[in-house]
Amino acid sequence: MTNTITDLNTILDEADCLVDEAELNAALDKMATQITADLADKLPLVLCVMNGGLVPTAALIQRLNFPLELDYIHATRYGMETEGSVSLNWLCYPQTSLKDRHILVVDDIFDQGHTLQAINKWLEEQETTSVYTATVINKLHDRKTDMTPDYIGTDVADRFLFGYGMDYKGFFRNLKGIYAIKNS
Ligand SMILES: O=P(O)(O)OC[C@H]1O[C@H](OP(=O)(O)OP(=O)(O)O)[C@H](O)[C@@H]1O
Ligand code: HPA
Repeated sequence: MTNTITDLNTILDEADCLVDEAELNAALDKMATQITADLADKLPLVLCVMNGGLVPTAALIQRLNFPLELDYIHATRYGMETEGSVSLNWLCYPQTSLKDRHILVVDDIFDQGHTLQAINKWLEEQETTSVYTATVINKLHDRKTDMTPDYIGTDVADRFLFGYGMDYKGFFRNLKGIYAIKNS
C-alpha cells in the first residue's frame, strides 16, 4: 500500500495541479454570490458532508455574510479505496431539527452523484422547506445519476483527484489546490 511519507510525497510531486488556489477562490466567490441571492433571507441550515465537505464548507460559509446555522452529515461511499461501491454508509445524521428549514448541503465533489442523491432523498423525508446542493468540483464524465447540484464551482477532468477536501488514501485533504494523480 502506498502510504509511506516518501511514496506520498512522490504522488504529490508527480501529480498535475488542475485547479490552483486563485481559481478555487474565484469559483467560491461566484458560488457565494449565487447562494446569497437565493438564501440570504431564509436563515438556512448549512449541512457539511463529512469528511470531504469540511474544507469547502469552511471556505464557503466565510463568504456568506448573512445569518445561517451549521451542522453536518457523515455519509461515505468510497472508504479508503480509490474505487467505490454505490451504497452509502451513514455514520452520522444532523442533530439540528430539519423540519421547515431551508437546507444547503455542501460537498467537495460531484462525481457520479450517488452521495448527494442519497442525501437529497433522505432530506426529502425530513419535512424540510427546500434543499439546495453545492459542490466545488464537478467531475466531467457521463456516468452521473440524474441529479445536478444547484451550485457548482468548476468542472474538472475525469481523473482521480485529491486536495481541497478530497483525499488520496486518506491523505492530502489539506491541500489548497485540486490535483490529479499522474496518469489517472
Ligand atoms: O458523487 P459521488 O460519486 O457519490 O462521489 C462524491 C463523494 O465521494 C467522496 O466522499 P467519500 O465517500 O469518499 O468520503 P469522504 O468525504 O470521507 O472522502 C466525496 O467527498 C463525495 O461525498
Ligand atoms: O476523484 C476523487 N478523489 C477523491 N475522492 C473522490 N470521491 C469521488 N471522487 C473522488
